[in-house]
Amino acid sequence: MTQKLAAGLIIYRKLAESIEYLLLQTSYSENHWTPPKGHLDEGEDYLTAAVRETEEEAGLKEDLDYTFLSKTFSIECNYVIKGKEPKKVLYWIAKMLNPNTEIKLSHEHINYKWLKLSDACEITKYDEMKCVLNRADTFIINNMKN
Ligand SMILES: Nc1ncnc2c1ncn2[C@@H]1O[C@H](COP(=O)(O)OP(=O)(O)OP(=O)(O)OP(=O)(O)OC[C@H]2O[C@@H](n3cnc4c(N)ncnc43)[C@H](O)[C@@H]2O)[C@@H](O)[C@H]1O
Repeated sequence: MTQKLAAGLIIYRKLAESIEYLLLQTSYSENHWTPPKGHLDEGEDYLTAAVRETEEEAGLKEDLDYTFLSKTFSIECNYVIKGKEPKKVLYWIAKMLNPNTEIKLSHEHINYKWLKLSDACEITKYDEMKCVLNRADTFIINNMKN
C-alpha cells in the first residue's frame, strides 16, 4: 500500500516559567489533537509543505522564528492509520516570535490549545505523537539560548 506523506511544525512559545506547544483539534474524524501538518502536494518537498500547512491551518508564517529549520533537525513520525494506511510525517521545530500572536484556524480545526509538554502528551492519545513532542522538547532545551 502507498505510504501517505505529510509534514508539519512543532510550534512552541516561551513564557516566563515554561514552554508551551501548539496543538490543533481536527473538525473531522475523532477530533484528535495534532500539530499543524498536512499532506505533501505533488512535487512538493517536506519542509515547504510543513511551512505551507502551518500557514493554512494556524495562520502563522512571519510570526515564527525558523532558526531550528536551518539546523536540519527534523523528527520522523511513522504510524498506520486504522491499521491500514501507513503514514510518514516529518516535523520541524519553530518558535513563536511573540507568544501572544493570534492563531487563525481554518475549517479543518475547531479548537487550539497551548500546552505544557505533559499536558500535550496527555491530550494526544497516540504514542508516536508523544514521542515526537518529547524529542522536540529535549532538542529545544538543549539548544535554547534565551
Ligand atoms: N475522517 C475524515 N473525515 C472527513 N475529512 C477528513 C477525514 N480525515 C481527513 N479528512 C480531510 O483531510 C484533510 C486533512 O488533510 P491534510 O491537512 O492535508 O493532512 P493531515 O493533517 O495529515 O490529515 P489528517 O488529520 O487526516 O492526519 P492524521 O494523520 O493526524 O489523522 C489521520 C487519522 O489517523 C489517526 N492517527 C493520527 N495519529 C495516529 C497514530 N500515531 N497512530 C494511529 N492513528 C493515528 C487519526 O486519529 C485520524 O483518524 C482535511 O481537510 C479533512 O477535511
